[in-house]
Amino acid sequence: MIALGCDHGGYDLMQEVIAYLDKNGLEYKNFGCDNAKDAVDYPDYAKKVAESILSGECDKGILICGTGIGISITANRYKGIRAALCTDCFCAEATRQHNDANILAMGGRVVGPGLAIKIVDTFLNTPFSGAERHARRIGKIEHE
Ligand SMILES: O=C(CO)[C@H](O)[C@H](O)COP(=O)(O)O
Repeated sequence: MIALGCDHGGYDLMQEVIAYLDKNGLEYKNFGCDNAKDAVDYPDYAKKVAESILSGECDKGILICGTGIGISITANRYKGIRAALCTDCFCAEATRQHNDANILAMGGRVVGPGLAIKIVDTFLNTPFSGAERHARRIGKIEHE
């Protein structure tokens, strides 16, 4: 189950992501927001998505705000969350392989829909490498 959250700056791009998930039969839980017109606060949506992952309800998350910065900063304040702000497929692949990132963050005012969907596809379909050095480093993130 994939947790989705966005603010008004990420709403339009999130609709593209939802269309991709529907097309590919992927299950998700959408925590909002509900439209691009009403300004909302991105920390509220980062919190909902982070907590859904930490509770085990969802395995991964996708967060989108205008830049992807505020929403990823917020998500990373939750212990056990590794949110990666990605603007390209190389980073989306590397953050899964190396960091075992559990949230993909993007900027709705930064990346276009075509690239964003390739980033999502890469993120969701790339496994953690399992390499000892990467696991050791992730352990240091989580315990220090
Ligand atoms: O990118 C963001 C946070 O990092 C927000 O989407 C952005 O700050 C919203 O700005 P505004 O309220 O002016 O639309």
